[in-house]
Amino acid sequence: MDKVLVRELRIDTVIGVYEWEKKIKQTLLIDLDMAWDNQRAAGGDQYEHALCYETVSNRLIALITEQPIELIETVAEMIATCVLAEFQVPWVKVKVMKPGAVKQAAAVGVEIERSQH
Ligand SMILES: Nc1nc2c(c(=O)[nH]1)N=C([C@H](O)[C@@H](O)CO)CN2
Repeated sequence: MDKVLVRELRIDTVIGVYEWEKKIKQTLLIDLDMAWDNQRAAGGDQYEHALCYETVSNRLIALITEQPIELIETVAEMIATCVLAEFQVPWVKVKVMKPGAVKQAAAVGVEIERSQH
């Protein structure tokens, strides 16, 4: 399966369950694996057939910084829903990491996979 990838997309936003977290911005790092037929774009070297990782990244930054969110699970689900619905991606794997959330860990996070129904 062909994929388009985004690694460590940095999103600074209001994220967390505790009161002190609702007053600051924290960093999330997002990894995306998006199923896509890359052969079609490569065949004619045609951008119009490519899944633009820049467009997707900018949309996700806008989406996730729109309002405060408590759980990184919610972030992952919002991203998957957006990518499937707005970019016609048939399958997506989303990893959301929150570095610094647990002092003794480099990062903590969640990972989900979602498909078109
Ligand atoms: N499964 C989760 N556990 C926790 C989350 C979360 O989003 N998903 N969030 C927190 C706090 O916001 C934490 O990150 C503060 O350091 C705790 N557990």
